[in-house]
Amino acid sequence: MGISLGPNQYGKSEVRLVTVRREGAVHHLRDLTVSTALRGDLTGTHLTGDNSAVLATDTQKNTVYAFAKQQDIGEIEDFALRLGRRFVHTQEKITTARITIAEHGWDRIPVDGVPHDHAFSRTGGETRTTAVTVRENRAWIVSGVDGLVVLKSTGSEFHGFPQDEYTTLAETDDRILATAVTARWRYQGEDGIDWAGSHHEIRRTMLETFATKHSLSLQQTLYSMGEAVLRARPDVAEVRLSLPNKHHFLVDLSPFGLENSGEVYYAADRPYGLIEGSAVRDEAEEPGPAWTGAVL
Ligand SMILES: O=c1[nH]c(=O)c2[nH]c(=O)[nH]c2[nH]1
Repeated sequence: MGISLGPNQYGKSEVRLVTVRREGAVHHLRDLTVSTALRGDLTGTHLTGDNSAVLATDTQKNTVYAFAKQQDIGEIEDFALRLGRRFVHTQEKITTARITIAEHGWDRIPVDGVPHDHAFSRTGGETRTTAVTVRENRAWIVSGVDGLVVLKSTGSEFHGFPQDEYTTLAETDDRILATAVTARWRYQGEDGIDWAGSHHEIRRTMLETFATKHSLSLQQTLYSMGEAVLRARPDVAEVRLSLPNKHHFLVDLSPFGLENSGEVYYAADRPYGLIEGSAVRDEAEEPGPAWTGAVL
């Protein structure tokens, strides 16, 4: 019975690449998920473990990051072409490369109607929520947003934390701060509230505060956002926020003789810090059953 190797390919999937191009105070953000798949004469590695034709998937990933630094990414089609040609034209046994790229869109956060220099919100994916609890003749309303993804490419520091024998995190006075806001706010009162207007203003207040508040920790940003909502909306008694710290790590490009001074980042998806907390009005009505059974 003859057995032979069928179709095969290999590569690095879902390389998360975020770049920040700085034009004075104005930052330009790109956010891509890049996958590579190479085909060619790869019988050696499959049949005998001879890896002489196998450009490591780790090398493929590094190529993505190095290319992002060396040249403006441009259109994703151009970036994919540059990568594909590199692999096919430098690797004798590789005949075909398929590069797939998904670009994630970001809008500048408007602050007083003006697009912010370095604070962005991700397009799409956001939902508006409400949970209404009715008991006898009363009602409690908790509304919110899920999946409001925001990022600021500067204006965030983190330092002064305890150093023990397991601490390796470097202190920083300039980092990317990114999170997906899950927010819930509890109204005081049940009727006569402009729900749409309230949602709009709370969302705008959270976004503007995220953009403009210089951050010394995500915890500080969380409280500032909640506090700003309570100041803006007398009909809200309490705001709860759950903020994952979506870490962006500077890619070490020094092995390739390239300096990375805050341009090319790896967007990690897990593990992530999860910062949760609430801001409560001193004279707030009792929550009653408003939060009972709620996730936040
Ligand atoms: O804003 C932050 N808060 C933390 O508690 C924390 N912990 C950490 O490792 N990085 C950060 N960043």
